[in-house]
Amino acid sequence: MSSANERSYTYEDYKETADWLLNRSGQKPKVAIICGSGLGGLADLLENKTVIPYKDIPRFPQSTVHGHAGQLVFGQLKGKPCVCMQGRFHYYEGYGIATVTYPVRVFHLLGVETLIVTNAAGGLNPDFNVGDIMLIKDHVNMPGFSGVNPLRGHNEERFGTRFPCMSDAYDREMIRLATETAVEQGCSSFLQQGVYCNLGGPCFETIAECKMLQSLGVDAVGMSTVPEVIVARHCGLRVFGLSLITNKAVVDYSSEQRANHEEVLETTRKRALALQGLVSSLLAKI
Ligand SMILES: O=P(O)(O)O[C@H]1O[C@H](CO)[C@@H](O)[C@H]1O
Ligand code: HPA
Repeated sequence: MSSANERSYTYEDYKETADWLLNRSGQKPKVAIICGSGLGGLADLLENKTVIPYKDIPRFPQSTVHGHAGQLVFGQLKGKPCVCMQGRFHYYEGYGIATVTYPVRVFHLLGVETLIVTNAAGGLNPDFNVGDIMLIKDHVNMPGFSGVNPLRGHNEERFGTRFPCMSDAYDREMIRLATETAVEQGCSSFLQQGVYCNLGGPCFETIAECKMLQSLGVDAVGMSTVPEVIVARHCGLRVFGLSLITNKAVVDYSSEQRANHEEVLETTRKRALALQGLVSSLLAKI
């Protein structure tokens, strides 16, 4: 199951990156936000920003996907010290799974307590519309079925236990608060809850794959997020996740629809402000 790109990191590696960031930013964030495809505008809301390109950060990978700027933004949002990843790493970019999730442990060592993950995803639930925001209540780690798990290998006890529980991965109180906030923000008409499933990508799914995922009870499909959440829960972070439904997964052989990244980015442009409003108002409550 290992690949040539797979590499492991020591506790000291993560610590060195965290210490470097602390020294460079002078900030100790309590909340980390990972911005999904086309959703990097969230970071622009921060006040007193310090922007650090990934290429300057020791051991950080580089963003290679359109819609992922490739920089960390430190600052305050609603008075809360935050760090935003404007650009995440995906397995399909060729990185090993430990590299994809490297920033999460660095955030933990910086003192982050809450991780907010956002992504663009294809809607599988027939009741979902393009532009809906789905609060992630659970996930299916599809690559995990064949052993691709970011916790594979030596377990570093200073981060967490060998066998972490995942039945409480997504914080229920934050889901409740977000639902309440959506009503206040006037966006409850396009708010959903559901199960997110990650696939390896970079291909979009076949029709047969979409039908299979639907039959498994999956509501939205993407190519990210779950490895980050697993690593975050392993080291005790509270996790809240949002999927923006950017396109409807194709489940019908007569359909003329073809999934494509341009459509994904187009939907994020239309819904970015609503999603940003929801996240920042939620932050004010935690
Ligand atoms: O999950 P994020 O990073 O939002 O990106 C999603 O959008 C891309 C496909 O358009 C894939 O990378 C998929 O995972
Ligand atoms: O339909 C999709 N499938 C997988 N990943 C995605 N990211 C956005 N839309 C999709």
